[in-house]
Amino acid sequence: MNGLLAMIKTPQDLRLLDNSQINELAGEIRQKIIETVSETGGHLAPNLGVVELTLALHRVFNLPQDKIIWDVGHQCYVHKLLTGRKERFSTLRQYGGISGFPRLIESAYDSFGTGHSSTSISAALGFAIARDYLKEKHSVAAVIGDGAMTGGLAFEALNHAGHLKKDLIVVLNDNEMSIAPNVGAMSGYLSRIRTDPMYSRSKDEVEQLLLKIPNIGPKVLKVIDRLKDSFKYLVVPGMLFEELGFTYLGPVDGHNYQATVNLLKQAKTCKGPVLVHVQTQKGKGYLPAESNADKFHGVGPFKIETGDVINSTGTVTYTEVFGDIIVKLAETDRRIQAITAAMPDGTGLRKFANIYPDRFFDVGIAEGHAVTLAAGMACAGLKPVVAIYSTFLQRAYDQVIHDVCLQNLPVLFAVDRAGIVGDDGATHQGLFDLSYLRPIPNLVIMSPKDENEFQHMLNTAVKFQGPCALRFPRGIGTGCVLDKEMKELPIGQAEVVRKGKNIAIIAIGNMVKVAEDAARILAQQGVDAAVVNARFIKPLDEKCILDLAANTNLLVTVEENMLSGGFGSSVLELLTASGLKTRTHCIGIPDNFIEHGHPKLLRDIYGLTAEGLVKEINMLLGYRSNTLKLIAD
Ligand SMILES: Cc1ncc(C[n+]2csc(CCOP(=O)(O)OP(=O)(O)O)c2C)c(N)n1
Ligand SMILES: CC(=O)[C@@H](O)[C@H](O)COP(=O)(O)O
Ligand SMILES: [Mg+2]
Repeated sequence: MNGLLAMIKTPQDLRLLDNSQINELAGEIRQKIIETVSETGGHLAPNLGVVELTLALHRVFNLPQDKIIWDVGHQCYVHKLLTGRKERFSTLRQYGGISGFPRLIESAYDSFGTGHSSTSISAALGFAIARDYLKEKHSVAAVIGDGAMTGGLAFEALNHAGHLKKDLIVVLNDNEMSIAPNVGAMSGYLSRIRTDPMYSRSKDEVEQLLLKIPNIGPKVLKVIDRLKDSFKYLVVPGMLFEELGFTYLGPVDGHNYQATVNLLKQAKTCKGPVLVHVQTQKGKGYLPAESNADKFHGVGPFKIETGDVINSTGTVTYTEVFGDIIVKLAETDRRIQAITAAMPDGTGLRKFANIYPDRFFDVGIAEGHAVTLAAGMACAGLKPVVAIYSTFLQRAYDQVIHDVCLQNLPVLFAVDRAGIVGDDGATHQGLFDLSYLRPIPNLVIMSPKDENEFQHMLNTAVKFQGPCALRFPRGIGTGCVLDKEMKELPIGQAEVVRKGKNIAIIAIGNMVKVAEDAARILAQQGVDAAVVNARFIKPLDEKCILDLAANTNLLVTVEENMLSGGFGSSVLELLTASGLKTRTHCIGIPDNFIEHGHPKLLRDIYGLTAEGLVKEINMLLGYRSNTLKLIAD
């Protein structure tokens, strides 16, 4: 590596560079990020938008003594390049390589691990409280995007920070984009500050302006103080934050390094909480990303010269099937409404939004609100479909219990990205939903073995008169053909996919195909394995499972979920309650977080492949070698 970036060993080296060198360095950093992400995939547009901002932050704050908490953290690549990881940057999001998000375990410069949105201000306030309590002296800054600022957690933290009045800097990176164009009243407010020249006035100017109005001398001004305040609301930016106890600074052009440095330095001198409003362009410096910031928010490997994504396999993804089928179902069922929490494209709802704009709701990064909004709709007779990734649905757990299932309301949870998601790593793996949803009464939980069964499950779920969660994996399915007509599946009924007399494998979701492939390998070894597609995690097909268990010596469950509290646990609970002593072995994710890496590699590592299943079963059978003959009989 050559150029100025090669010189940067620690952020303190930035002090050696003048502004023209900083601009040159910014160009090198952009090039490095574009080249790397074109190979590895990743969050390109968010990072291209914060190059100058990150340089300014590291120029003004002295890490690791000072703390910077990156909200979501998907925009941390520049920070990582400046903090000792440029040599390893090509391992971005690869197994064993550096994470695409800040990680405590990765570097002392990563003050706090993030990945889920809107946590930065809360964490930063926690750091500020600790600093003061321990009588330490350092700055604490949260860097939060305008999208993340729509998250309720951020407002809770603003409210508390304004109350405590701790020295704290909140840098609002406003690029008018969430993943898609940002939504909500807050976004509109910020955009007005960006676009309306009236907002360029300072508070003093407004006071002077009012005092110049004839016949309104100082004494009268007091009388119309309310008018002055409401007038200020009209023309002074950031009054919303000022009223919450923050000093508002800005807005500043976040691509103007020196101006941003100056404003951050001013923020450091302020007492109490400060909000620094920085305006940037998402995707800055790479034309395809500038003009298509949502496509390049999170992108797979792509051709730099054209911006074309490389690895489209041509097989439909589960998300695409969901997007098509929900539109089809909505044609004949006008009750159907669709809700996303700032991820219209990721959840496949863009087509629905275009066809049924008045039945589509993007609530911003507000999963809890999305679920309770759905509960209200369902209570009033509609059929809301809430499309939220497995990992992000964790944010709305109480709403699922308290507002939907306790009231037994007909809400459909389309739980996308359930299972191993891969490159995004431990913060995003959808490996907990079976465990966190299964204990909830009234909730039906199902997962399809392939895309065809997926459409039948969607049809079944839409017609089901209670709460239902349909979990499905990230990426492509089996490539099977979809039936022309959608069926309605009997709730709680499993499907025997293969009969077998030696052992029995009962699988859920995308693990059914894995189990079938394993059974074929086992058959060549003389082991006749039955395979059952459980279809429903709740209610379980108890009759099918008990019959299976009563007629086999070894029952194996397999799921792409944590073992703890997952599908296998429910089978164990059933067998214990029934008094059956059938030897049972559960295969799934053990009690640890799953780091980033290609999904196929991670499934290999955790034995969630046909070969992995066969190896595990052979080991189990091998342990009983003296009874192998018995089992084979
Ligand atoms: C709780 C949660 N919901 C959804 C997401 C998915 N997500 C990641 S980044 C993002 C948009 C963030 O927008 P913003 O904060 O403005 O950052 P930008 O990408 O514009 O820099 C979303 C919705 C998430 N990480 N966490
Ligand atoms: C940073 C973040 O949380 C999202 O951008 C997430 O990475 C999207 O995941 P998919 O790529 O699976 O849609
Ligand atoms: Mg944004």
